Amino acid sequence: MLNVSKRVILDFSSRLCVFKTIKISSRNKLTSANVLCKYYSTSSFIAKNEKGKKYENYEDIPVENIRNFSIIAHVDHGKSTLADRLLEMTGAISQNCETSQVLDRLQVERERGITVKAQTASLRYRLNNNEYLLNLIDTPGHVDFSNEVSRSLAACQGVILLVDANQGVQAQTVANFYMAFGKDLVIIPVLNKIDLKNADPERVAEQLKSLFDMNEEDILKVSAKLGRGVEDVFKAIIERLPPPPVSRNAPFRALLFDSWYDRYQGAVVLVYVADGTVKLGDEIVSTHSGKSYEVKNLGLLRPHEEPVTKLLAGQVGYLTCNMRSTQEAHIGDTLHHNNVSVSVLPGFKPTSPMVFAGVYPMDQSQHVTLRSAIEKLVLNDSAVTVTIDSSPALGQGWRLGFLGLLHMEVFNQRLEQEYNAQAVITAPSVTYKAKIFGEKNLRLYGKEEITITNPVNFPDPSIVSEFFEPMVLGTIITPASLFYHTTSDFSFADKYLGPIMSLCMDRRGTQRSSCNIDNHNVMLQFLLPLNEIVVDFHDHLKSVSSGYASFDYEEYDYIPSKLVKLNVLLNGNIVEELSTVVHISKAASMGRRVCLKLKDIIPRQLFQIAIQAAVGGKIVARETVKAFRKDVTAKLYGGDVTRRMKLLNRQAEGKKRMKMIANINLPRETFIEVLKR
Ligand SMILES: Nc1nc2c(ncn2[C@@H]2O[C@H](COP(=O)(O)OP(=O)(O)OP(=O)(O)O)[C@@H](O)[C@H]2O)c(=O)[nH]1
Repeated sequence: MLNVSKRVILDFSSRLCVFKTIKISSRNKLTSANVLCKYYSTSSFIAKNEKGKKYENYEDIPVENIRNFSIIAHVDHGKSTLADRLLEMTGAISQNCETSQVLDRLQVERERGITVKAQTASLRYRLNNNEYLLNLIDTPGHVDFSNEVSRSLAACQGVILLVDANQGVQAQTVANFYMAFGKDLVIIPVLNKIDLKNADPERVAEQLKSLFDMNEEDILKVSAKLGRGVEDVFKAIIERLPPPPVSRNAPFRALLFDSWYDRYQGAVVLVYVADGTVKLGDEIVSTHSGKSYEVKNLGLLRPHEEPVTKLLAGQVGYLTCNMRSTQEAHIGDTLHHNNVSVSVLPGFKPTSPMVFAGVYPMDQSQHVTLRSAIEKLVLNDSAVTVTIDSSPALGQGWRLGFLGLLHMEVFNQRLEQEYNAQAVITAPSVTYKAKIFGEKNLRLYGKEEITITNPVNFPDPSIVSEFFEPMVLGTIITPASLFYHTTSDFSFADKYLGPIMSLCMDRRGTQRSSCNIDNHNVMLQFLLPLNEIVVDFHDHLKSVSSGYASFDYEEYDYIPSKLVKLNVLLNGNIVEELSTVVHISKAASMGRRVCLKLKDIIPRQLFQIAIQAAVGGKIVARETVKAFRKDVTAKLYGGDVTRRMKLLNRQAEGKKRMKMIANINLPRETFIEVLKR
C-alpha cells in the first residue's frame, strides 16, 4: 500500500494530481491506514529501559532511545530559531548564548539570514526518566539548496514540518512535504510564530488538513522565538518517531551524507551508522572508490565537535580518516570494515547543476590561489561541478555548474570571505541541447545530439536541425480573493493574480493548473523555461506580489525551442563573456536591455564606446557611451582660429588612436548585472 502512494508521486508530474490521488486513496482507506497514519500516529516508541537511568556515555544509550530527525520548512519559517531552542533546552548551548542561530555557522548564512549548509547536533534529552539521544539535522530552506535537504533526510526517520502560522503553507512547504512523504518518513506538523499578532494557526491548520490530509490534533503550535510549546516538540519527536532501524551486532556500515574540509584533518565526513560499530584505528573501505583508510578521529556534533572512541549503529557523527582529495569523500557512499562484505546503502540521485558560469581569477597571478579555494569549497559543496575553461579576455579559469543563481552568489561570497579569493564570474547560462545534421558535422561532433553549457560553444545554426531548452514545473502559492459573480460562474479577481500571470506569460510560461488551497490562497502551476527563471524571476515574483507569493520548481524536460546566440560587441569587438543564448522572440528586447544596462555600468572613458547587441550579422540594439570631453582649448588666450583647430585636431587624432588600442575595463559585477531585468 505504501507503494501505491509512492507510485502516485512518481507517476504524476503535476502535484495537483498527487493531492487529489492521496485524498482519494485515503478516502478509500488505501493509504490512510498504513501510510498516512505514520505521521498521525501517536503510538509510543518510548524505550522500556531501566527507569531513571542516566547514561554516562553515548555508547550506553540504546538504539531504542535514539531519534534522528530533521526540520524542514519554507525559507524563513524559523528552522534555525527552533533548532536554537532545542539546543538551549537540552543544554547544548547556554540560554544567554550571544549568537542566535547557532547552526548557521557560515558568515554568509549570518549575513544573508539564510541556511546554506545543513548542520547537525546530537542532543541529550530526558523524558519520563528516560534519556534520549536526539540527532537534529538543520536543513536549508531555499530551493537552490534542496539537495542538502534530500541528503539530510537520508539519515532521518522523521521530520518536523515547520510552517509559519502567519504566512501559511508556501511553495517550499509543499515541495518539502512531498520529499519527506516520498521517503516514507514520519512527519510532525508544527506551526511556528504563534506569538505574532497576525498569526492565524486555525487557518494554517486548515491548509495542512486540506492539502496533506493531516489531523488537527497532530498539529503542534509553537513560538520558537519565545520557546512556547517547544517541550511538546520534544515529546512528539520521542513518541511519534521510531528509533533508527539498525542492528549493533551486524557488520559495520555507514552512510556518508555530508563532508567538509578541515585544514589540518583533510576531509571530515558526516556519517549515519546504519549497522555495527566503528572504532578509532579501524580500517575502513569506501564502497565507491574501493580505497581503504584508517579511522583517525570520531565524534559527535553537540553542535561543537565532541570526540568519542567509537560510533555505534543509529548514531550520527563525524569521522576523519586522511581523505585528502575532494573526490574521495563521495556523498552517498557506504563505508564498511576492510575485508567484510556488506550490502550497499541506497545513495542519492546525483544532483544536476541548473546554471553554469565561468569563474576566472582577477588576474592570472591569482590562478593558483583561486584553484585551491575552489577545490576546498567544492569539498564542502558537492553540488558544484567544475570543468576547466579559458577565455580570451579573462585567461585560464573554470566553468562551474550551480543549482541556481543564489547558490552561485553564495559560492562567490564564500570564496571571498572564507578563502580570500577574488573571482570574476561570467553571465550564467543553462544547459541547452542541439541536434546536428550533415555527415561532416556529425563526424566533427562525434554524435547527433550535443549539449551546450557555454554560449561560446553555441553551434552554427545552419548545421542544427533543432535546438532544445530545459523546462521546469513551477509551483506558485499566492494570496487571492475568490469572488463569486453568480452561483455557477466564478472568477478570481485579485491584485496579485493578474501581475503574476502576466509575469509567467512574459517569461514564456504556460499554465498547467490552478486550485485554491483555502479561501485566501491559490496554487498555480506553470511550465516555464529554466532560462527565464534562473536569474531574477524570484525577485520579480516577490515584487509583484508584495512579497507574499512563494515559488518552487522541479525539473521537467527538454522541449524543442527556437534559440539564437546574442552577441555583445564593444567598439565592434565581440565580448564572448557577455554572450547569451536566448529565445528568438526575446533577442531584440534582451539586446536592448543589455545595451542599456552596459551603458549604465561601463564607466565613461576618454573615447566613445559603441555597445551593440547582434544575432549573427544582424545588429538588434545599440547604445553609445559618450567620451569625456576635455577642453584642450581652455588655455588659449584669443589668438588665431587655426591655432584652436590645430589643438582640436590633435585631440581627435589622439582619441582615434586610443580607441583602437583601448582595452575597455569592465567592472566585475557587469557579467551578472547585465542579465538582470
Ligand atoms: N515572532 C517570531 N519570530 C520568529 C519565530 N521563529 C523565528 N522567527 C523569526 O523569523 C526569522 C527567520 O527565522 P530563521 O530561524 O532564520 O528561519 P529559517 O527557516 O532558519 O531560515 P532559512 O535558514 O533561511 O531557511 C528570524 O527573524 C526569526 O527571528 C517565532 O516563533 N516568533
